[in-house]
Amino acid sequence: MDVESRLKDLPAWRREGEEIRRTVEAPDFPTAIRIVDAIAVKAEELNHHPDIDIRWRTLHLALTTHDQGGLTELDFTLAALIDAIAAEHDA
Ligand SMILES: C[C@H](O)[C@H](O)[C@H]1CNC2=NC(N)=NC(=O)C2=N1
Repeated sequence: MDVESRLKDLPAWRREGEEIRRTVEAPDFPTAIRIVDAIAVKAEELNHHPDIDIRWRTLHLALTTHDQGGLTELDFTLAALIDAIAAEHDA
């Protein structure tokens, strides 16, 4: 997979080793939790789950496909869905 070219469509995300990562800064803590909740719905639908670190109103998200040992199409699919959720919440 050409990770760098896929990331051109996802400018909020950066590659770190076998992961892609982005931060999402919500307007406030309750909104940050609602964003996590919306991400959880999509993650369950896809059976693909991000690592999420919650720091007040900032979320640190990391995606990789553990069972394939690296990045796959699913990571980029979920990344785009997370971007849409963030935008819907003004984050
Ligand atoms: C058994 C189950 O399908 C796997 O553990 C799934 C669940 N969610 C997952 N999420 C992510 N991000 N990577 C995986 O490899 C993964 N594997």
